[in-house]
Amino acid sequence: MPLKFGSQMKERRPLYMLKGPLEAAPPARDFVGALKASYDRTGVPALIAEVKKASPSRGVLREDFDPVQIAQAYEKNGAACLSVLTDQKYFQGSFDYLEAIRRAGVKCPLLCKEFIIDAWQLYYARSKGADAVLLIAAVLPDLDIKYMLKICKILGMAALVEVHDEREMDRILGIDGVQLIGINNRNLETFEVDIGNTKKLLEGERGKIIAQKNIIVVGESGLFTPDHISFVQNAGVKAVLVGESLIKQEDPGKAIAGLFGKDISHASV
Ligand SMILES: O=C(O)c1ccccc1NCC(=O)[C@H](O)[C@H](O)COP(=O)(O)O
Repeated sequence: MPLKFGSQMKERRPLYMLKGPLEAAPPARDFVGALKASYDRTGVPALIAEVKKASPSRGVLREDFDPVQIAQAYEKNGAACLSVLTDQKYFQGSFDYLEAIRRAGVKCPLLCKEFIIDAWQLYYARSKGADAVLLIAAVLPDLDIKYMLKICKILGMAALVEVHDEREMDRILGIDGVQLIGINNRNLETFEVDIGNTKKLLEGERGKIIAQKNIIVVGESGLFTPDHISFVQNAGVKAVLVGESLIKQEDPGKAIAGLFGKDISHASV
């Protein structure tokens, strides 16, 4: 999948033009803190529920797609944070969705789910209300990740750094300042999904380093049942990122209790 971002967006709004929108944007909220609080309260992985209309592997997931309504339903039913697809080309997402969800008063911190390859996108995401961004190790060299982590820190945003294999995990474990690592169970080239990938990448020395560094691991993709949630929790994740299995249900909010095998909106350990 060749990754591009709409550089015409950057041409239309050069960085100096984002100064006003950045100053006017609502303050960034604590994405990592929300995940930790949810995990401590419920004893199950904190949920990052994904607001996505379509995907390259599955096509359109939901025809009657109302991003604000879906976000509110996720929040009401126990999501700790939300992931909002802003990529238009592959996911039929939009930055307007991110902005609208934030404006509607949804309190869950918001991850801007975009293929970020240019630092300009970090500023734009923040100006639209993002509390966190996705940095994909497969498409970003270490130097870019380090540079972007610094900018995220200045903007008050968290960064979810995504890996898919051991080599990427080892690279990211060698970078200071990483607080959140997402293990994607989906191979971004073949679209094959294997939740065993989460376990594989957390075994042995890597799991120990992650614990020492106090990094929160997010299990991503292909999670459909309470057994899947238990499996990745036993592997060591403290949060999960879930899209398809919720968004395709008639009532995506209520589907959360089905996914966890219990109501997590009021659960406490
Ligand atoms: O979802 C896809 O088909 C996809 C294809 C290629 C690159 C990325 C893709 N998805 C991004 C994601 O990471 C998922 O949306 C997210 O982890 C949730 O996955 P799922 O619960 O399986 O919808």
